[in-house]
Amino acid sequence: MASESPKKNWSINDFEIGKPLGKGKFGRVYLARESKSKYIVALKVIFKEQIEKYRLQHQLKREMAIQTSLRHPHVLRLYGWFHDAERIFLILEYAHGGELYGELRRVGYLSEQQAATYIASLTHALAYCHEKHVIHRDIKPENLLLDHEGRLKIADFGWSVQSKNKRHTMCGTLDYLAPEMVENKAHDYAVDNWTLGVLCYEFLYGVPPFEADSQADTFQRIMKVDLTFPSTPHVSTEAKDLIIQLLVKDSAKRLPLDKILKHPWIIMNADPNGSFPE
Ligand SMILES: CC(C)n1nc(-c2ccc(NC(=O)/C=C/C(=O)c3ccc(F)c(C(F)(F)F)c3)cc2)c2c(N)ncnc21
Repeated sequence: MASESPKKNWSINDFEIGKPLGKGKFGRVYLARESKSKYIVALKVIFKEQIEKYRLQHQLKREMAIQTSLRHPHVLRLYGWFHDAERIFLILEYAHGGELYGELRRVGYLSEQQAATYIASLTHALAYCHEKHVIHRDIKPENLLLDHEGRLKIADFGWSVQSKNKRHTMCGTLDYLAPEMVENKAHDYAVDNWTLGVLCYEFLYGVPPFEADSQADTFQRIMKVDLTFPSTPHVSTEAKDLIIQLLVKDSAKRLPLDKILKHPWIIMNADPNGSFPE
C-alpha cells in the first residue's frame, strides 16, 4: 500500500468513500477503499480554512511528518495525505474495533488481564515514540483505538510534539494532565508515564482517578495526587502498586517505561500476543 510508495501523489479519485466513521477534530473521518488495491483505510477530511483560522499549517505539516515516520504495531499508521482546493485528506490505518472508550463504557471496567495487556501495549508504543523524541501527551481513552484483533492503536496525534527538550503548551482534557502540565510548567516525556497511571486506574475502576465535579476540583486533586482506591475485590494489590508508582508528583520519580514492563502485575496479567514485544 501507500507506505511502500510514499512518493505516490494520491487524489480523492483514487478512493471509494464509504460510511462516515465519526466526527473528529477539524473534520469528519470516513471509511474508504483505495480503488486499485481494494485496501480499506480511514480517510480524515480536514478543512483548510479551519487550519488557516488557527494558523496550524506548520504544526500540521510537522504532525504529518511525525506520523508518517512512526512505524509501530500499537501506533495507528498515517499512510500519506493529499489535498484539494479546500480540504486536506489524511490516509489512515482503519481500526476495525473503533474506540477503546466505547468498550470501556460498555463493560464498565476491564479485567486485570485486559487492562494489563493494554498498558503493556501502550508502554511499548510510548517507548518507541520516546526513542524517536515524540511525546504524545494526549493519551486518553478516546484516542485509543482497537484493530480487528482487539489490539490497541494510539491515534490522533493532534497535539504531540517532536521534542528533545521541555515543552510549555497546554492541551488535552483535564483528567489526564500531569501536575507539571496542570501548573503549565515545563514538562517532558514523563508526562506519558503519569498518563499511563491514570489510564490503568480508569481501565480497572471505570473512572479516572482524579475525577471531580468541577475542573478546579480536578486540578486540586491532581496537584495533591489525591489518589484513593475504591475497595473492590477485582483489583489486585499489584495493580494498585503499579498505579501508585506512576502517579507520582515528581516526574523524575515515576516508574520508567522499561520498569513498567517488568512490573509483577504486568508480567502476571499482560497477554504477550495482545501486545507486541520490543
Ligand atoms: C471516529 C472513529 C472512532 N475513528 N476515528 C479514526 C481516526 C484516527 C486517527 C485520526 N487522526 C487525526 O485526525 C490526526 C489529526 C492530526 O494529526 C491533526 C489534525 C489537525 C491539526 F491541526 C493538527 C495539528 F497538529 F496541526 F494541530 C493535527 C483521525 C480519525 C479512526 C480510524 N483510523 N479507524 C477507525 N475508526 C476511526
